[in-house]
Formats: sequence, C-alpha cells, structure tokens
Amino acid sequence: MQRYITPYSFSIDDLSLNVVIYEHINDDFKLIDINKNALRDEGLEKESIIGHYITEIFPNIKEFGLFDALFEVYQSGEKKYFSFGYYNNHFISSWREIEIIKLNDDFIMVMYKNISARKSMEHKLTSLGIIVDNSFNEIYIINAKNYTITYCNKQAQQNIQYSYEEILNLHPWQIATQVRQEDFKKRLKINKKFIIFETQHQRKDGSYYDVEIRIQKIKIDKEAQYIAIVLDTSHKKAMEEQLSLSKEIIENVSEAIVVTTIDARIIDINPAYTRITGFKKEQMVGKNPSVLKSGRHSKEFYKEMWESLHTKGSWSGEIWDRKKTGEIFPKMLYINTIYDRYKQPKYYVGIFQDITHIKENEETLRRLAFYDPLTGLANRTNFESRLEHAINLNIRNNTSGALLLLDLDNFKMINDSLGHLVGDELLVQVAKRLEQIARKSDSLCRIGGDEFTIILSGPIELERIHLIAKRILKNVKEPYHIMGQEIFITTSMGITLFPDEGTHKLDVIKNADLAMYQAKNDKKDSYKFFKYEMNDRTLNFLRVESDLRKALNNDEILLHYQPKIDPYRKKVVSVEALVRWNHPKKGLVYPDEFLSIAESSGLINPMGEIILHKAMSEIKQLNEELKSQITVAINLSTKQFTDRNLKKYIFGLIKSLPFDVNLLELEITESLIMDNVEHAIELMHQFVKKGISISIDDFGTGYSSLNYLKKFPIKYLKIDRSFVKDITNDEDDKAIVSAVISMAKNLGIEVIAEGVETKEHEAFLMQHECNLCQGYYYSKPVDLKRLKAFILEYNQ
Ligand SMILES: Nc1nc2c(ncn2[C@@H]2O[C@H](COP(=O)(O)O[C@H]3[C@@H](O)[C@H](n4cnc5c(=O)[nH]c(N)nc54)O[C@@H]3COP(=O)(O)O)[C@@H](O)[C@H]2O)c(=O)[nH]1
Repeated sequence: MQRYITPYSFSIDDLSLNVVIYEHINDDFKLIDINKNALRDEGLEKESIIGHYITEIFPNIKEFGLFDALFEVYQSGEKKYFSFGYYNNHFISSWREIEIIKLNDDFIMVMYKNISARKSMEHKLTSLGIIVDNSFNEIYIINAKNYTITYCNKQAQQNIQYSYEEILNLHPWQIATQVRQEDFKKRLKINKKFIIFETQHQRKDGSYYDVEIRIQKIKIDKEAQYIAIVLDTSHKKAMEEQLSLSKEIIENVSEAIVVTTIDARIIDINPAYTRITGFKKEQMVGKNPSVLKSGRHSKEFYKEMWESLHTKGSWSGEIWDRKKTGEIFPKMLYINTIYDRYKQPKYYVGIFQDITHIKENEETLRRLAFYDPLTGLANRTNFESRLEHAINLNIRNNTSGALLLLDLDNFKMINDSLGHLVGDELLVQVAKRLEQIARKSDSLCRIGGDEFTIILSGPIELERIHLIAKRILKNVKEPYHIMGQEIFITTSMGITLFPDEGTHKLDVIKNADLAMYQAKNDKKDSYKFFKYEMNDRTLNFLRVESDLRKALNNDEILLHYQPKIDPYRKKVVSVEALVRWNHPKKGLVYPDEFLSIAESSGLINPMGEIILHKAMSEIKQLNEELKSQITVAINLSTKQFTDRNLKKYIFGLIKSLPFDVNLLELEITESLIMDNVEHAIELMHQFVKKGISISIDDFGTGYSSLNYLKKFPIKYLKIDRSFVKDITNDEDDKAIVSAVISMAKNLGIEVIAEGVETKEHEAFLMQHECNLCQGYYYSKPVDLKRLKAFILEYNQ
C-alpha cells in the first residue's frame, strides 16, 4: 500500500519528469518508489533499488550536495530547487535539475530532469566564446545586408587599435582600406563557400600591416552574416621577404656555398660553387665534398679538420682542391655546423673563395718586398739579409768573402739627357752583364738607382777578386745599343773583405761605400779596395763631393742676396750674392758645409761659373724691373781666382748677357791675394781696367797689410764682422774700426762694415764715416723675391 501522498492526483508514473520518493529513516533516505521515466533514464531495475538507502545506491551522493539538500528539505519542509553535476571519477558525466518537496510524514519527493544535453551546449557556447575572443586571428561578424560589423574579437581591437564600440561603427573597407567598397561587396557576393584574399589593414594611427582575410557566409538566428577571420601576415611576409632575400644572396654571392648532411652528403650548392669548381648541382648532390680533393693534404690535415668540426662546430683554413678541369686551386674555406632545435648537428655549410689571385698577389708582394721590379735582382732589403748570412757563414767557416759595390758613372746624365726609358733599359742590360759574371753562389743585387752589389761568397782569393773586378769594369763599359742609340757607361767600384774588415753588415756596406767613393773621386771606371784610412770624414767628404757634382747638373745651386746700405741716404746701393745649396734630402745647405769641399775637389770652378752667371743675370733683371743701378758683389775663392778661365768667363758673361760692368764687384780675401800676390795684382788690374770693382773681404782677419793695400787696385775694404760685433763696448774694436776707416780714407778706399746688427753699430759707423753697412740690422741674406720687396720698401 502506498504510504506517501504526492501533490498530484495521478500516479508518479504519469509524470513526464523523473520522480523518486524517499523516506527519511536512520539519518538516511530509503528509496520507496521511482517512476518509469527515472528508471529508463538511469537504466535501473526497480527491484534492485527499492528499499535501498540512497547512500547505498549512490555511494558518493554526499559529494554532490544532494544528500544535504534532501536533509534540508526534510527538516525545513521548504521546497528546494537546484542543479548539480553528477560525476564519476571526477568528470562530470551528467547534469540534473532537481526539485525536492517534503511530502507527508517522513517522505520526500525528488523530481528531476537530465539537463546534460543543455549543459553541454551551454558549455560549448561558453568555450567557443572564449576561443573566439582569445583567438590570435582577428574575427569579425559582418551583417550581410548592410555590411556593418556586428561583432569583433579582442585580437581585432588590439590589432587595429580601435575600441569595440568604434569597430561596430565601421565597415570592413574602412579597415581593409586598400580594397574599395564596391570591390569588397563584389567579392562577398561571389557565390563561393568562402573567399580568401591578401591585403593590408590600416590601424587607427594610419599605419598598415599585411593580412590574409577569409570570409565565409553563415546564418546566425536565421540572418545572413559574414564571418571574417583575419590573419596578421606581416611576420610571415617579413619572413618570406627575408627568405627570398637570403635565397637571392646565396644565389648571387661570389663565394661558393655547399650544404651537406651530417654524414657529408651534398644536398645543395649555389651557382658560385659551379662557377668556381665547374661542377653542376646535379653532379654534386649526394656526393661527398671530398670528391674535389687535390691530394695535396695529408690524412692528418683532414683529421684535424673533422676534429675541429666535431669539437668546436667549425673549421676554417686554406685548402687546395681540384676543379672539374683537373686544375688544382687554393681556396679559403669556412665550414660551420648547423644545429637543429634540439641542438643536434644537422647540416654542414661550407663557404669558400677561390684565392688564386690573392696567392698570386702575395707572391707579387713578396717579390716586390725582396726583389727589384726593373731588373729582377734582389733589392736592398734582400741584399742586407743575404750579406748578413754570408758574413755569419764566413765567420763559422773561418773563410773570407768580399762585397763589391758598384755605382755607375754619370748615369744621371744619361737618364736626364736620353730619358728614363733609355736609363731603365741601360740598368737592365748592365744587370744582365753582371749576372753573366757572377757565379751562382754569388749574390747580385740592385740596392739603389744605379747601385749594384755582388756578394762573393767565401772562400775567395784576392787574385780572383781582382779578376772579377776587372771583368766587371771591362764588360760594363762595352757599348750598349738602346732604342737605336749607342751608349757608353763606366762604373766605379768599392771592394771590402768580410769578416776580415767588418763583422756587421752595416760596417761592411760602409767600407765598400767608402772604397767606391774613393774610386769615383780618384779616377772613374776603376775599383778600390777598402783601407782603414778611409774614415767617416773621408766618407762625408766623398759623399758631399758626389752629391755636389749632381747638384751642379740638377740646378740645386741658388743664390741669396744681402743688401749693402748707404746709411746716410738710407738706400740699398749694392747686394752681396751668397751661395746656397738646395739639397734634395737635406733642404737648404749653407756654404760652410760645402764650400771647402767644393774648393778642394775642384768643383768650385764650375760652381763659381754658375754663381757668376746666376748673380749677374738675376741682378740685371732686378735692375731692369726696379729701374735701379744696384751693384752685385760676388765672392771669389782662391781656386777660382787662380783659374785661367775665370777672366775669360767673366768677360764673356758681361758681353753675352750683356751686363753693365760698372755694377759688378768681385769680393776677394786677403789670403787669396797673398797666395800669389803678383798674379792677383795682375788679374785685379785687368778686372778694374774693364770697369769691375774689387773689394777685400774679411779685412782684419788675415795679413791686414797696409803696404800691400796701397798696391791693390781696390775700391772697397770690408771690415770683418768680428770687429763690428763689439764696437759699442770693446775699446780695442772701437779703435781698430775707426783706424781702419781713417786709413782706408787716406788711401782713397771706401769702407764697408759687415755684421751690422744693431742701431748702435750703425750709429758708431756713421759717426766714423764708414761708407756702407751690411748686416742683419738691415736684412739677412734673402732670395731674389724677398730682396726685391726689401729694396722697394727700404729705398722709398
Ligand atoms: N767663394 C764664395 N764664397 C761664398 C759665396 N757665398 C758665400 N760665400 C762665403 O761663405 C761664407 C759663409 O757665408 P754665409 O753663410 O752666406 O754667411 C754670410 C752672411 O749670412 C753673414 N752675415 C752677414 N751679415 C751678418 C750679420 O749681421 N751677423 C752675422 N752673424 N752674420 C752675418 O756673413 C756671411 C757673408 O760674409 P762675407 O762674404 O764675408 O761678407 C762667407 O765667408 C761667404 O763669403 C760664393 O758664392 N762664393
């Protein structure tokens, strides 16, 4: 008999809901009745559960809150609705929506429906919403009728930088701004499942990014909508561009590139690889790069390469390989390992360059560093190291070697007159002749313009050295036929023995140099053995002499002029020509450094002629330009004065230039006259007769003989600057200078004071009626241009 009473007049089996009746007994709920729907839904047999407690039927019932809910309703009598997820093994397997009603006595009615399907749909929709919202793609829903955007996800807002509300006010073509409105609509109208196209989206700030848009027509709530899924492809595009750039670079670089698997099978090569080796891609793919092996390297070489690849992941070095033609060539190879994402070696990439030309250049540079490009002989650097080696060898073997240093005589003249091409060819031919004389074990070098050396390796006897030296002189002076001309040249040679006369290369070279200069100065076309008497002073003398010889030909001799002043009229009346040497290496050289050498080597005569010619023509030009009558005083040295040609030369110049003889003054020293008084007086008279003035230079430093002075036809007497220097404070100098001035006056000789450096000097000299003054107080010796400027300013 049914003991519970439901609110319904019909049986619980007639209810469409699932119904279960429990009775509260012993703090548990015993299942009293269950309707058919519930049995079917739960898949239960009525007999197996009737009379069982709920905690027996659902052992984990307390976990779902149902037990507590039953108890609550039992105690309060109040109806209770709630839903719960029923789960097994922690997974919700089904959902129930429940109404619990207290019946009569201790009975409780539970009505419920299985809402799993609805719950699952709700869950799906929520998940989809989350997915859509959080998708990395921009997602838009567009109304198919008016093309307004009705939805966009977060990514869309983030990418185009508009707010959700702002986007809802936009049309798709206001975002994909490069697609015109009509085109956009046209594309959507094409009856396809979905359309895909690439364009760009414009952000709110006006900037663009690449996108791929997929649009599909769907129905939402029976309304036609477009769903647009937009993928930001800017990274992809950039990667594509990067890739295509990399590919382009690989295809076009001049370096060969080869990619191999880790077991060294070629998988790719670039066009430069084919260009360099001659092998095409199809011939190389699958092969081991070692097919190019030249056979030049040892097994150890390759072993080391692989070891480096395995331990360091890279190798680089020069390697010789073979081209398809069989030709062996050097290459600079860099191999690197490419690793996969698990840091495992995956490929090797080899990059190489054909360095044949670099090797050739290195060889050329090596040759240039050690060999003379014109003759192919060893150059100075090479010579010095060979000499050092030869000295050491002879020291070890207790033998003697010899160094022969040759300098061609008057080579410069040939070079200058016949041109450098002839000069070069002459050097080449001289080198060839010397090569024929030197033995294989001797070392022939060209150490400078026209300087050659031969190192005769020891042991060598003196007799043989003489023999070789004579052969050299003989062979060198044989005529040369160059560019249709017959040319003659001789050489001067210095010889020294080593280690006997020097154990250091520089000493040996210096000795040979000294001997060579000696040969050149004594008699060209000769050789000289070094002697210890040839010391540094000699060498300097010989060098200066040799350089001076060149200076005369090279127009290195020039003149400076120092004005002589009439202090009463404040006028430049005369100038003294003072020689200077514009040395190609040392710059301006003063007479103290070269005059005595010029004198003792006899070069003073040709140099004196240059000075006379320059001084007279330059002052003639100056007088013409300034319309002046300035006298030029030219110094004459003893050797010049005794030169028979001097008079002829000066008279010749006066005539040929022509030069106003009244403006020419010759300065000679007392000592010059005293060397040969009769000749001097005779010559002076001849000059004076012609109209030339004579002045006595450095008066007071030599004989200062008044007796003689009376006999000399001189116009001026120059008081040496050593007396003038102290005239303002040295009583002796004061006395000497005033005496000389008055004495000269008595003899009708005018006085010029040298070394006037101060106003006081000038004042003293004027007080004693000195005629002319010369010195730094007015002007130092200056070049012609500055002299002109000085005269213009001073004579104003
Ligand atoms: N045979 C030739 N001898 C020449 C020629 N040119 C110059 N010389 C002689 O060389 C000596 C040195 O001359 P230089 O170095 O040119 O010196 C001259 C002046 O610079 C110097 N001088 C002139 N004024 C002063 C001064 O106020 N103070 C000072 N400390 N030095 C001064 O004196 C030299 C000129 O001397 P001098 O000839 O005696 O007037 C010198 O002996 C020259 O003669 C040449 O072409 N041929």
